[in-house]
Amino acid sequence: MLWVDKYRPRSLDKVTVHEEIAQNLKKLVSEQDCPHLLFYGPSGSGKKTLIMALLKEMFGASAEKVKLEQKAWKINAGTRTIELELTMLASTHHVELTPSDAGFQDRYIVQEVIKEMAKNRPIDSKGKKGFKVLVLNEVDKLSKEAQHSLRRTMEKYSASCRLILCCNSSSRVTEAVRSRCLNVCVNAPSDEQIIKVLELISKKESLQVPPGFTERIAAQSNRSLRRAVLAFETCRVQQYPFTMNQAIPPMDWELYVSGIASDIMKEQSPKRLFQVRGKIYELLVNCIPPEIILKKLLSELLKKLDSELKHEICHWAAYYEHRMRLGQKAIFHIEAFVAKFMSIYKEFLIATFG
Ligand SMILES: Nc1ncnc2c1ncn2[C@@H]1O[C@H](COP(=O)(O)OP(=O)(O)OP(=O)(O)O)[C@@H](O)[C@H]1O
Repeated sequence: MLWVDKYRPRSLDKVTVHEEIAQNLKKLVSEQDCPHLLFYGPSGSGKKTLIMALLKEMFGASAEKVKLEQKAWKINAGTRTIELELTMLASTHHVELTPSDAGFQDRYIVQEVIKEMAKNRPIDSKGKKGFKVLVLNEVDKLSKEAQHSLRRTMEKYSASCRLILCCNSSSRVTEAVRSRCLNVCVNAPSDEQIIKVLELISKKESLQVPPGFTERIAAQSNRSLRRAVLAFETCRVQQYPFTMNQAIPPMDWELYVSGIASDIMKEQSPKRLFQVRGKIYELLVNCIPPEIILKKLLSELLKKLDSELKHEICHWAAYYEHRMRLGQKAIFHIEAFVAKFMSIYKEFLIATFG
């Protein structure tokens, strides 16, 4: 088991980084009136860890016994029938899914699938009607229509079902949904908190860590706990005993993006653009989120770019990022950004060197 899973705190009492949030969640559960919740915060900050611990607090160890289900749905949408297949994680008390996986058909998932699950109200051991919890990931990626449907579902089935929504940015969740939830902001952990987690892991693994080593990992982690723990484990695999100046390896996909940036800087032509498209596809099929690819690509290009062009390139990156959010196929927009970059850069080179 990877350390990120092995050392993920399993209960609210053991959560070390967001202790205050954990204690507040505990109070919420003990008061028996848990509202809908919206967890938001950057990637790797610990949202899912808190949600899993909360479910355990609500339903005990059985919340951890989940099975992966691949379910096919037939939804009657007036004149036609829509067939959708969705992967979900389910225990007897909760179901977790990512409705935005259904792409532009996400509103059908929200309208039908969630409605159906919310209707199947569980009965607890004392014969009282309980509630089912639906954990919805990446709600900020849902279309506006899907978010409106979500609002209606929340109101209609609030007695039988509680929603736990999880996302990176709450500003992309409509006000109507946000205002119906208790908002829980999960901030990125500080370097000191990351260092504490790494020290805890090294203690449990009985590792000898040279001074300053965990500090360096924390500094390179971009305040992401997941990244820090993964980097720590990679170092352990690459070389142990650790040495004072042992390099902290960057993520593979980051090296790959850095290679793409070098390719773009070396040649600006349709042929190169075609090659770059293939590489971006490679990243997308390996589940690297398109916004992260664009962000990283921009930062790599900026490192190599003349300061005169930086402002313009940032403007275009923001432009295509916005378009990417409105559209469906991320590859089009990333490729359009690369093409735009190539044209601006080539023009600049011709104007400067002739
Ligand atoms: N309180 C904590 N104490 C120790 N380690 C933690 C804590 N919270 C999270 N972690 C570690 O950080 C990793 C990432 O956390 P988690 O999956 O909860 O992040 P997330 O915010 O849901 O990320 P994403 O948005 O990318 O899914 C976990 O696998 C776990 O190892």
